[in-house]
Amino acid sequence: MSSTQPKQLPSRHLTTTSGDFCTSNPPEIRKQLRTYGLIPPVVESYEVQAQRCLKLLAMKTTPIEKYQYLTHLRATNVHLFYRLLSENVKELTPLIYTPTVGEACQRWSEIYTQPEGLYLSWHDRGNLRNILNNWPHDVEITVVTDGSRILGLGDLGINGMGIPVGKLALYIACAGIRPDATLPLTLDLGTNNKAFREDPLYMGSRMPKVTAEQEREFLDELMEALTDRWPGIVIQYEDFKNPFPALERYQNKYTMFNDDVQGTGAVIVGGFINAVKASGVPVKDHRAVFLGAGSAGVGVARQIVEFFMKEGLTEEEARRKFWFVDSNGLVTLDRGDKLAEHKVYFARDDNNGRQYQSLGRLIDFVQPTILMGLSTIGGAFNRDILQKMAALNQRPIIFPLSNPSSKSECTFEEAVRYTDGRALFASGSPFPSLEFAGKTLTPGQGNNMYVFPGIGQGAILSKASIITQDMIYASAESLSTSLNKQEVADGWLYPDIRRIREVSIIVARGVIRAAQKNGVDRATELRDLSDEQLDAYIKEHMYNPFNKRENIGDNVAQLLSTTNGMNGHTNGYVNGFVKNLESAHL
Ligand SMILES: NC(=O)C1=CN([C@@H]2O[C@H](COP(=O)(O)OP(=O)(O)OC[C@H]3O[C@@H](n4cnc5c(N)ncnc54)[C@H](OP(=O)(O)O)[C@@H]3O)[C@@H](O)[C@H]2O)C=CC1
Ligand SMILES: CC(=O)C(=O)O
Ligand SMILES: [Mg+2]
Repeated sequence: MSSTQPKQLPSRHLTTTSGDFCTSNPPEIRKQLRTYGLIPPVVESYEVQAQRCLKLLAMKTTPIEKYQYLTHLRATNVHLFYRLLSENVKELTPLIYTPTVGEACQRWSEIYTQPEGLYLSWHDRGNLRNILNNWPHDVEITVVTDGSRILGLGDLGINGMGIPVGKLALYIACAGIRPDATLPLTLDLGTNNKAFREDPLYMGSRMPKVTAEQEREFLDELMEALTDRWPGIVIQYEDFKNPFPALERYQNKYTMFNDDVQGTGAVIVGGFINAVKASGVPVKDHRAVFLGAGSAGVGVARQIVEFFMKEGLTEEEARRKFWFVDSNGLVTLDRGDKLAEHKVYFARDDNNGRQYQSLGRLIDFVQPTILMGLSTIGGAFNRDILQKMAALNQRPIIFPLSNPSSKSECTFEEAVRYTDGRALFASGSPFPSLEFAGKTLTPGQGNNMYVFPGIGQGAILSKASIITQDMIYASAESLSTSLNKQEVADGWLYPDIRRIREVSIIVARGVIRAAQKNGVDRATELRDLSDEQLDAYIKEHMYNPFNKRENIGDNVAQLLSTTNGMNGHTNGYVNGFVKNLESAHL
């Protein structure tokens, strides 16, 4: 394969950036795009198109059918898809993200119809840089997984591609990253999922997962290749079974972060700050039991330690507020097994030789104010556990954070019922509001989707050389301040997801300011902007699927805005017809 840059393909060859077949394009535009005659003759408004889409969606009976329909829509009419998603984020996010994306990944090889991202295999090593040339766009951000821990569903190999695709759809809809600036990336490094290896439809390599050492070598090459192909690219690691070595290895060298460790930590701290206020319990008196001591659990606790320290505790005092339970029970130093390195920091040494296997007994012993679930064990917070928490606390903080919904440690309904509606609650996957004692109670969604779009956009716009811990923490603090008066009055822990674009601006601003403070920003001209000016700058640079010129067509309006200097990205073939269009139609 040659290493020279290939001729760029027209964007419609890739599903993430299609959109030429929009029925709102007037005839002149259709002629320019050479789609005249290929679309029914009527020129439609966005409203009519949206009405049809929502009707079609309602006709699909299962979540996976709805997922497939939305995938098709994104492939054939990208701007319409993103406008629809942005306007119906609460209703559509569960269909393109957790929980439905979990089923989509489990069945990816079965339901596959079209390419949606880039796959890099173990046997491609040595050649990764050349393969990246096949991606025909200028990428600003990639989400990469090796599929080894997809949500709480285990090793799904290359079927994990649904996660980068879903996360990047949220980057686009929630923080306004341009669709064609995103790269869903899945590493095919083998899988330990034996059923998949034996499934004739499975589309990845049929070998066991490579060793940790081999994966490290592969990732070293990948990181070099990505940054050589797209200097400044932001790289988000997602759903790796053991993400800590890569995070440690790359975080001071590349513009990268791990969403499960850092994004989750930040989003939970964001809601936790509000939960602690609402609990009425002083920070020094909180005690937290965590079910699950994996990347997310430890990532969350690490960031809460930082919050506790900002509230005046010493690091030692903060660290000792956590009791972790993993598949072998309470994590202690004298348990007799070799603890994974990431667990040692929180391992207890004050258990007097007792090894707690049961969560209930541990709760009796610790008397926690906080119960977090990042264990992948659906239903683990059963009636008994929830009633214990209610008996111990006026406002117990209960966050069942495992995804998808089937893995949630309890439902919202259970948490409300068994705590008499007193729980301060957030879950990883969405649950519906419910009526209780004459009031409507709305659950918080403690999902990293509240922060990763703003972290990514902040890193892109500030041209950050690395993503520092201060930038991650700033995303949490910014999120905690993003609630409006009504949300605060209603006792919400997180803002309404329908305001996610506004929230992402606040998060991105916090991230940019932290990058400036740390001196890792390369867009230093942004330092002179006031907060209002910075918000306006972020907004101006967000991809906007909302077409104000309704009779013209989403894609053309978007292309016009693209030529107006969106991150300097221009598209030659657009400019010609835009000129004609401006004189003919605008
Ligand atoms: N809400 C959100 O935004 C996010 C949610 N998550 C969710 O968190 C969950 C965990 O993710 P992650 O930490 O990366 O996964 P890991 O596989 O790294 O960790 C899972 C942890 O759960 C423990 N565990 C497994 N079975 C049991 C059991 N029976 N009792 C107690 N503990 C058990 C494991 O124990 P052991 O160490 O002994 O194997 C491990 O410590 C997933 O469901 C994921 O979807 C993740 C990121 C973000
Ligand atoms: C939300 C997420 O990142 C996870 O469940 O892994
Ligand atoms: Mg994840």
